[in-house]
Amino acid sequence: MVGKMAKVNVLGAGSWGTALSLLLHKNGHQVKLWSALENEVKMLNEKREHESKLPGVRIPEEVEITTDLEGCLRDVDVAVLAVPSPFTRSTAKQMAPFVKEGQIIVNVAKGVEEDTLMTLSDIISEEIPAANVCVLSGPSHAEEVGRGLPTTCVVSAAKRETAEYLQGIFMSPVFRVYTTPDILGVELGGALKNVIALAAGTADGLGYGDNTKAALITRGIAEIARLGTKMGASQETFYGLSGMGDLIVTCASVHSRNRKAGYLMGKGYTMQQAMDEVKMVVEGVYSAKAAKSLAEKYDVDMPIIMEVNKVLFEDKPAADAVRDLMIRDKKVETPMLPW
Ligand SMILES: NC(=O)C1=CN([C@@H]2O[C@H](COP(=O)(O)OP(=O)(O)OC[C@H]3O[C@@H](n4cnc5c(N)ncnc54)[C@H](O)[C@@H]3O)[C@@H](O)[C@H]2O)C=CC1
Ligand SMILES: O=C(CO)COP(=O)(O)O
Repeated sequence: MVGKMAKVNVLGAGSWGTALSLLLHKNGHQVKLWSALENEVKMLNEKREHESKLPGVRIPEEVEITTDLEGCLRDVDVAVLAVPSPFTRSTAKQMAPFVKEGQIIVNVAKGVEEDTLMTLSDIISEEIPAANVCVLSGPSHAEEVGRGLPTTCVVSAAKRETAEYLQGIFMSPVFRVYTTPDILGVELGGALKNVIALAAGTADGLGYGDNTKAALITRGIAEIARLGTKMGASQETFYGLSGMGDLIVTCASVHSRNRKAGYLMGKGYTMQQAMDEVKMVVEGVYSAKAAKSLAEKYDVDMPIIMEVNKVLFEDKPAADAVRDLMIRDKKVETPMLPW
């Protein structure tokens, strides 16, 4: 099942980049792990473990850990970009001079740029026109991938051959990868679920129950799919791994950074206090404003997204936001179905 050996370098040594470098190494590839942060590279080379971001997961000596970006892009088959979305553009800019024509770059981060409303693959393509930009997404917490627990993801590329090549690169008996041509749908699902997960965590923090969580997940994917289809993505994608699948895991998992930040806010932390406590990137906070702007731009009803924005940026008490969602106008659940 594991594909042919390739040179696959991972750029970004946070929890996800570290877990993917291990997965790719175990798949038999030659792997380098790059970080922009000298201290992080020094620490990883000394300890062979990212104690603060992925404790208990050993990085084998064969994985070279480096700050040499040019070296990571020279003669590489696949470059995996795993930096958090606030650093996607700056990292792509740094990469651009070293990227050869047609270079496969797989973005695995999840976000939408606040100022431009661009997806991360569009940002990378803009900064690195030579690149063949693809995405990998799905319900895949680093903590579980790092331990080799069975996980499924989806890879998307403009060409079927590229998607199938990458499927072979990432796939293993514990990491099952599907393919799809719907890059936009995969990216939107991955970015927007983080905003809904902040709401789900907040509901947990407020002491609400499983009914509330199920409501946020189900009505959340309805919002995401309404926006995504209007933007040109496929409805089917939002009910797949990168949509519903990732939304479920992010709203429910103890590993989720977004759920935890929401939980802390439900307990009374400010947004900044919650982000500081989580210590890893809370992408939903960065994507929330973009999601609101996209809803306005495409004239799509996204009530949960709107309320999350009010809680995050207008100091609205979270319990008031939940109440306001519950007392909205009466709605039909299936607006496309005739009576
Ligand atoms: N952690 C997870 O389980 C998963 C995370 N993701 C996504 O992957 C992306 C990365 O997430 P994590 O690894 O969890 O984040 P993290 O917070 O663990 O990663 C931070 C890392 O970013 C890098 N970094 C810091 N400052 C930088 C700079 N100025 N320029 C370039 N790089 C810099 C460093 O390597 C640092 O360790 C996010 O978009 C996240 O949504 C996707 C799937 C799973
Ligand atoms: O996207 C992720 C898992 O698929 C990681 O984000 P969270 O840590 O917020 O869940």
